[in-house]
Amino acid sequence: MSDSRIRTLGNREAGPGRPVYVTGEIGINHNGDLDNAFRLIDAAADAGCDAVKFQKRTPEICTPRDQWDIERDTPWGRMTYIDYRHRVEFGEDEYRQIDAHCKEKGIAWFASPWDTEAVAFLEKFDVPAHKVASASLTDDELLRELRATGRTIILSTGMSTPKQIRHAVEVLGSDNILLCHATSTYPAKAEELNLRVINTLQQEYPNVPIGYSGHETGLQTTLAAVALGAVFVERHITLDRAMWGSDQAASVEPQGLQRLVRDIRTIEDSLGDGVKKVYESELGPMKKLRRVAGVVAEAEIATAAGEPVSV
Ligand SMILES: C=C(OP(=O)(O)O)C(=O)O
Repeated sequence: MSDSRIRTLGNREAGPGRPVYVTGEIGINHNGDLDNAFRLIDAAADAGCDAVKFQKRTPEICTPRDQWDIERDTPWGRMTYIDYRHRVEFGEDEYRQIDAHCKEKGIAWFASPWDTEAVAFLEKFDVPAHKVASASLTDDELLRELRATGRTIILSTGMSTPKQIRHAVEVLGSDNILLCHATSTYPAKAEELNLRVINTLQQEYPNVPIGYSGHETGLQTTLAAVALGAVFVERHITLDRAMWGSDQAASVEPQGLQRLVRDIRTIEDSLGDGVKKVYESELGPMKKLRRVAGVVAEAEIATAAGEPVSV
């Protein structure tokens, strides 16, 4: 029987029993520079990530009107907030180049649209999924538009109550979504990660695959999320944590990303199937170290080595 928690993400599947789907969240850490975006894509591909992710906004829709004219210092000089929002946004030509670059590198890309125009923009591309940022979980209009695309929707649940999450799942429908546990602080403190919520979500949504979107510093807690059963992992990535931009400090640099993906693969290998067995490789040590055979004869164990323990 097929598992209702398996989701298609382009040419990959995500869900229990599948390799953890690892996404390097570029977000706007490219700072509006296509070359930075390419370098981040290369770092993610080299590390073995399955996908990179961007954020797509229509600045005039996503920026409250009273903020547009507020001036701020940026690496490109002093400018109004709305000009800054445009400065860090890629248009269609840049995304065509990103699309081609990702194809060349053999890595998928998708994005979180922050408004309905951004959904229409992303629909011009054959993306494997759309992501709903935690901040957008309560935006029913956006959720309805996303559901209508028919693509897999990855829904992040930071800054959200169980009731809000239940409502968002109702609006999206549970057949084609993947839920991500998240804590929306940058960086998030270990004591506020509450990783056991991954198990709470697994129980509350038995037909939905559960993943993790992390904003902590360090890698251990993301690895713990995988050990708790997260089937999808997203971490912000950066070329350099000291770069300008609000997400950079809570992001993983290329070397850390290599370690993260390597360790996720080791953890998924090590989790196994939960069925107790005696491995053939244990027979030598068993012979050498065990003085008393106990209730099952050594010969019987040797015959059944690698099989579930039924002897
Ligand atoms: C902010 C985002 O997601 P999350 O809430 O998972 O950090 C995003 O995907 O743009």
